[in-house]
Amino acid sequence: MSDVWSAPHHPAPVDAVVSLPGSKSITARELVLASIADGPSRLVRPLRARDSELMAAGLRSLGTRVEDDGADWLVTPQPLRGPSAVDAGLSGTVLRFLPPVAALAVGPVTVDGDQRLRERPNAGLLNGLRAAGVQIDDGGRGRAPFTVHGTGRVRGGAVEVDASASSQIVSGLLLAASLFDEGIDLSLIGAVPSMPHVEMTVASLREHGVQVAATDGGWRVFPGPVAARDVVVEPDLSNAAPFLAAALVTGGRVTVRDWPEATTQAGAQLVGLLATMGAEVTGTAEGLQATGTGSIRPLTADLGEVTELVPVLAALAALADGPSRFTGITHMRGHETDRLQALDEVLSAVGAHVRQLPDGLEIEPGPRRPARLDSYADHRMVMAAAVLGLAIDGVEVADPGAVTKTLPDFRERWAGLLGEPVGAPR
Ligand SMILES: O=C(O)C1=C[C@@H](OP(=O)(O)O)[C@@H](O)[C@H](O)C1
Ligand SMILES: C=C(OP(=O)(O)O)C(=O)O
Repeated sequence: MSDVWSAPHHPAPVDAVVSLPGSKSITARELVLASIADGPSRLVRPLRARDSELMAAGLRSLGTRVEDDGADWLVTPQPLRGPSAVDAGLSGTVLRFLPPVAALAVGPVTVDGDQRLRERPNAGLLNGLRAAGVQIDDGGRGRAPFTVHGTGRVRGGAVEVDASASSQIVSGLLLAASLFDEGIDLSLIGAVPSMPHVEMTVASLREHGVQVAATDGGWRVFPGPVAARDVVVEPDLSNAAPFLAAALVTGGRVTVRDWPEATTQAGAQLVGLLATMGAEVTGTAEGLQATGTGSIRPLTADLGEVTELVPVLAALAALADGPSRFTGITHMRGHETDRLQALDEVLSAVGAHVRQLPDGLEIEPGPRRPARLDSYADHRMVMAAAVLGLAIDGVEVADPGAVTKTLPDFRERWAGLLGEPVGAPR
């Protein structure tokens, strides 16, 4: 029997203060850098969710010691070696950050994962690694499963990379590159989506003492050691989206604790986006507070930098008082699911009129109706459905367990936000 979640209907104003677990993106980068660093590193408040547990497990399988003391993760680098079979699950960060580390190991490392992972594009990374001197068998597919045949050394040097499918292709190559003999001189073929995530990678590398320079066509990472470093992981600002959105939908007030004053997370752009959609967003002594008026303004924007936010923003757009238009997000067709198709199906099911554009979506609110929605194995589709459910009575979500990818106790936290008991699965 599959799990079905009745998303709580809650039109009354919410008034809550929430804390959120650590950033998926920072946890992934810090795990990778710690595993190739010059000594042990401690990760305080790492994200404990499917994606980050799989990253830790993948690095452990290459020899790295990742010890969990119940609160922190202590990462102690060890000589990297295969053979190993890495389960990337549905995680883009494991799929694209781990193979360059595997290339530094001695022995074969196979990467595979969920059925959908095998559809996620990765030719840019595999070809980039080949250009850096790494031998890879992928049966010509450019996707998982593939085997990296590490020799313990990577030449590196000048590499042209097509990262139009995912910024993670660039991040993955840059993260390991200072241990390549020649570092990397990465030049881009075409555009890269989600650019703030590459900037986060560059910042993380610099914090670990790695020399990185922007060049005319990309980035250069100079050869040298990665300094070990303890880090306190910031809360995941992209996962703040559904909680802050609840303030707009219900005309209430939600504060997210520990919102960083300065951050490299793309999710920080929520502040401006939610303000454009009609919220008052302010920093308070407790954190970041969004206050809604009960009506939501439509949004027309290029969201190519903040694709993690699109599902929740699309749910808000379906509840807004006019049509919205999101562009710059073609690559979301290669995420956990084809998110443009999935959002079209879900928002249409609850009554909105949706048009898929070559690079985005037009969303026009329509008469609202209940619907049973699919999760598409996508954590962010469950969160978007939760936002819809606040305003629309009778929204159900099949297989809501998809949230384990980045926020395993999402339903409990959502019930806490609303001051309600957790709905039992049926
Ligand atoms: O580097 C990262 O941590 C991420 C980069 C982005 O990937 P894409 O460039 O594929 O959108 C983002 O959507 C993903 O959730 C996390
Ligand atoms: C695109 C996402 O994940 P991944 O890291 O698997 O690409 C996401 O979390 O929205």
